Amino acid sequence: MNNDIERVLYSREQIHQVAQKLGQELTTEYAGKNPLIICVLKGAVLFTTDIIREMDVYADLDFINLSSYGNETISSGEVQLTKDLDADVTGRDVLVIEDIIDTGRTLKFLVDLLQRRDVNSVKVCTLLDKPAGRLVDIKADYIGFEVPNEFVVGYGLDYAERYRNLPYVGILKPAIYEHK
Ligand SMILES: O=P(O)(O)OC[C@H]1O[C@H](OP(=O)(O)OP(=O)(O)O)[C@H](O)[C@@H]1O
Ligand code: HPA
Ligand SMILES: [Mg+2]
Repeated sequence: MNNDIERVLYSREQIHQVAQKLGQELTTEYAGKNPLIICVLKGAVLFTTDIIREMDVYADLDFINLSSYGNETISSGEVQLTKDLDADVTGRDVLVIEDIIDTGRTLKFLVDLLQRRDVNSVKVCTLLDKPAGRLVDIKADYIGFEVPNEFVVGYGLDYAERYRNLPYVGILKPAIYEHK
């Protein structure tokens, strides 16, 4: 699996450090607010479990499954909701945890959904931001790292469901997806 990686961008240690820093900031942001933390499946699973352990606040945790890439490296353009939240979000202060914001379509879909359901507030924390990929106008409030306009995998991020279990974020060798 490691041989399929062209270059490591962020090591497990670097990710741990950034999760600690963001967790402290989120502890301040949500002190006394009992936020609902939403993990966007599947990619954000690893980052969510890191970040919530760095937040010293009472919080609820829920999961939503949104998908638009399938087995490709380019967004299908259509975001599918394959598992909805369990919680009633009305009036809640919501913190969305994402692994990456690329075109921005997934996040826009989710923020619009939460606003239609009358949340009190919504903020977004993402491990990675790829601003060069953006096709819709949306931004995260808390960002771990900015990544170049390349297809990255690891630490939750997949290509065709593989590589999520890499303990670092790296650029996938283009040969892996160009000659499939
Ligand atoms: O900004 P965008 O272009 O919408 O891309 C970002 C989204 O795409 C990926 O999800 P994917 O659809 O691959 O589902 P997965 O998390 O199950 O891999 C990623 O985990 C983000 O949720
Ligand atoms: N890698 C993996 N999944 C993704 C990416 C990426 O660069 N962009 C959006 N989903
Ligand atoms: Mg994916």
